[in-house]
Amino acid sequence: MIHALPPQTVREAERRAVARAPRDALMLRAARGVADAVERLAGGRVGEGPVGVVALAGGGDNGGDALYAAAMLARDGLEVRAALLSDHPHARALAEAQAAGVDVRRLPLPLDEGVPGWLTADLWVDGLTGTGLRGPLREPLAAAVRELGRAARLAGTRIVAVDVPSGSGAEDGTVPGAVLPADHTVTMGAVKTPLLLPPAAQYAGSVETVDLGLDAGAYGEGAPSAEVLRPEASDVSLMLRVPGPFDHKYTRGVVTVAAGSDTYPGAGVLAVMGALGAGPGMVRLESSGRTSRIVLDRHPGVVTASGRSQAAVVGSGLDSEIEHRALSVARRALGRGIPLVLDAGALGFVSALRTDPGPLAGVVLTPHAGEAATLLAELEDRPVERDDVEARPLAGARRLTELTGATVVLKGSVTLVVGTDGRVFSLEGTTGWAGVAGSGDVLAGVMGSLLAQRRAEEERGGDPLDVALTAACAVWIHAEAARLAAGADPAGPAQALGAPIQADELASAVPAVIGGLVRVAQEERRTRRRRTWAQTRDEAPSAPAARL
Ligand SMILES: NC(=O)C1=CN([C@@H]2O[C@H](COP(=O)(O)OP(=O)(O)OC[C@H]3O[C@@H](n4cnc5c(N)ncnc54)[C@H](O)[C@@H]3O)[C@@H](O)[C@H]2O)[C@@H](O)CC1
Ligand SMILES: Nc1ncnc2c1ncn2[C@@H]1O[C@H](COP(=O)(O)OP(=O)(O)O)[C@@H](O)[C@H]1O
Ligand SMILES: [K+]
Repeated sequence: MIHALPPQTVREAERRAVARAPRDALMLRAARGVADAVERLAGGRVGEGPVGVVALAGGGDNGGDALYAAAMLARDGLEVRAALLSDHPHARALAEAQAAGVDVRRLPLPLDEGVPGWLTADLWVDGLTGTGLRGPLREPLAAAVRELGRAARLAGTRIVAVDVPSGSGAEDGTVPGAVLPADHTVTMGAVKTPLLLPPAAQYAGSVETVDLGLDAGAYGEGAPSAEVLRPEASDVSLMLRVPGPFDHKYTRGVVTVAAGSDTYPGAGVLAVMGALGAGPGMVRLESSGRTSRIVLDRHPGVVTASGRSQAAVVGSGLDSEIEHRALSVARRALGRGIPLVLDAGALGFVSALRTDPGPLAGVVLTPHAGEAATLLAELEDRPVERDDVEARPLAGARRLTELTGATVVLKGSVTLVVGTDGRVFSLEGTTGWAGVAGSGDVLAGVMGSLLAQRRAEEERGGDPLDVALTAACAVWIHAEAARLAAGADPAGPAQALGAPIQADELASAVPAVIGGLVRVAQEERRTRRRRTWAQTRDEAPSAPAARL
């Protein structure tokens, strides 16, 4: 699990560590991390002509990191230039870059003539501003950053951001002005919240952390309440279990899907495919005749009679004919206290369900920004636009959780999950190809299926169901399935960009993702076992052991 902390918290820990370390020692470690990332990303192109790298340096320590990294890259044999965008760059780092043979030039602002040709390169290192940014980028830097962003996009230049993409850095992920979008961010000491929170996270690309040896205690008390969590493959893997000799379909979990209608049968098919792919014991479908026929044609194992289940998904593709039945499926789930995913059209049930007795504690709402705006407007009786939610998604998701008492999954290229206990999970989309009609229906199915499986596990005496974490893991699986189906690996050295996919192809890739994860789980359990073994090896023999 990645734990992201507020930038100020990391900055304070950094300041204490800098005071204890030799001069520029931390900065040199930071720079090495940046240089390594650049070399890794540039690697795929070696042999196709010189790899050109330009370091963009501002006037603070972020620029110092970039200039030291430029020096290291030059000494490693790359062709490196540095552009100074400030009158007072970090003096020692600048001297080191010059001594290493970096071609250092001033870049006078404003960029009246546009971006000069000598900046054309395979890669830029963005060291304009880091955690020292205060407020929105001021002119003339703001305009320059917009110009640079445009030029990089046109030329296909990849950008590696130092610490945070310049112009971003607000703790809540809001973006006050111009930002230089990065393909990859090398962050120092610990992941900072804006790297995981949209919209800022949408500018960060993939994120890696350079260990600066800041000990966890250095972050001070109270940090966890402000932290943002990002599950990794190993965390997701532990949600899954390979069925064993004592399993049967009911122990594996049964999920009811109430989606699709005669008008929109496809949504029901896709939600069922997502649910089946995630590996429950059974999927029940409660939908229109047309939807049921199409589903049964493709998936004869689906059961179209109502009955016991451990979770329900209600939502996508409802029409007025089926709406009443879908609402009663939702009410039944609430009455039985099983987890319930309300997706798409069923988000309109929230107001009705809120007036029912009992909290919506086991409910997961899965709006995209537009649906979240509609729901907020309805619940608060005030105008809320999609843009408002997109500008401050964390605030929007938190507000929805407060208002409803449900877990909220706010979908987008970065998806936020806010739990009823206040935990915030951030899941990064793997490929833009995932944003296709029906993709959300597949996600709802995967989520309901995973919730049913975890609920079944709880009923067997396993770990208690963690609704928010389970929902977050479903988002992870969905994103990974999209990546697999599209053949995309945009963050990889070979930069596989993938190809268009349809929602049913995404759903068809889910079983392979699950299969990969159960192997990861085996590995993860082995690692944890061995860590515990090693930790306990040096303990003094305890009384029970001595008796043995
Ligand atoms: N001190 C150290 O030894 C270390 C520092 N680190 C780096 O240092 C960075 C923080 O450095 P600083 O505190 O010097 O600050 P930054 O370098 O992040 O930013 C300060 C610079 O940005 C300018 N600036 C601030 N707000 C602005 C605005 N609104 N519009 C335009 N310009 C603005 C300032 O004038 C100054 O030139 C981190 O992000 C990290 O990259 C890390 O390398 C870890 C070690
Ligand atoms: N640019 C993107 N990058 C990655 N994932 C995306 C992107 N855009 C959308 N997604 C994902 O695709 C899904 C779209 O869901 P939704 O908007 O409900 O679509 P639909 O209603 O058509 O099924 C969500 O899971 C969302 O997170
Ligand atoms: K930066």
